[in-house]
Amino acid sequence: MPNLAEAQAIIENSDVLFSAEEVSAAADRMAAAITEKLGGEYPLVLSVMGGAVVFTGQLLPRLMFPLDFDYVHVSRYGDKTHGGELVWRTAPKEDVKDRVVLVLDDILDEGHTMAAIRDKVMEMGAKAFYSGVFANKLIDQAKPIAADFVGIDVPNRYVFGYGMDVRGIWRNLPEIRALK
Ligand SMILES: O=P(O)(O)OC[C@H]1O[C@H](OP(=O)(O)OP(=O)(O)O)[C@H](O)[C@@H]1O
Ligand code: HPA
Repeated sequence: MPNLAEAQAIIENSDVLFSAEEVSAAADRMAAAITEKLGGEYPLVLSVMGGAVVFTGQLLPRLMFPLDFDYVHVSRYGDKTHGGELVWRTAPKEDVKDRVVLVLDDILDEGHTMAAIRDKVMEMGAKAFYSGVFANKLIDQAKPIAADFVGIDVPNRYVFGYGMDVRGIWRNLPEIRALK
């Protein structure tokens, strides 16, 4: 974990890409799109720990329809800025069977995390799978999955804030920043 001076230096060496107001407006738009598609489906919403915690906490009160809530925990980056092997820490539970499942995550980067969750959830008998990511990173390679609901597109830079960490910290920022 960075020390206090290193944590401050990360902020000084970064740019704001989306202000807290822009983030909030994107969450409103996403909530409207999800409500239109899934408002009558009584979905099971799964939040992907730990990055989706801020986004999920802000999105759920904007969804004014019945839903169930649970979480999964998958990790691929740890404290690094490049993805590695995917590790399941908490797998989906049996109750995904026959449900319309909506998985929420903070970011779709290379897409391996969301694709693995989709494969597991469908293998366990879900009726339908939808994914919602707050940030979709614009990368050059093809991704194994495209998200059904996206808040914002971010450039191909390491981004943080609104749940996304840099070296394990700064998930608490209300805005989205990128390392210079
Ligand atoms: O599309 P991908 O390239 O697979 O990357 C996206 C995933 O990476 C991050 O998780 P991370 O592994 O860092 O775990 P964390 O949420 O605990 O930080 C993020 O929260 C997504 O779950
Ligand atoms: O750009 C990123 N920022 C934070 N977490 C991430 N996980 C995958 N890509 C990123």
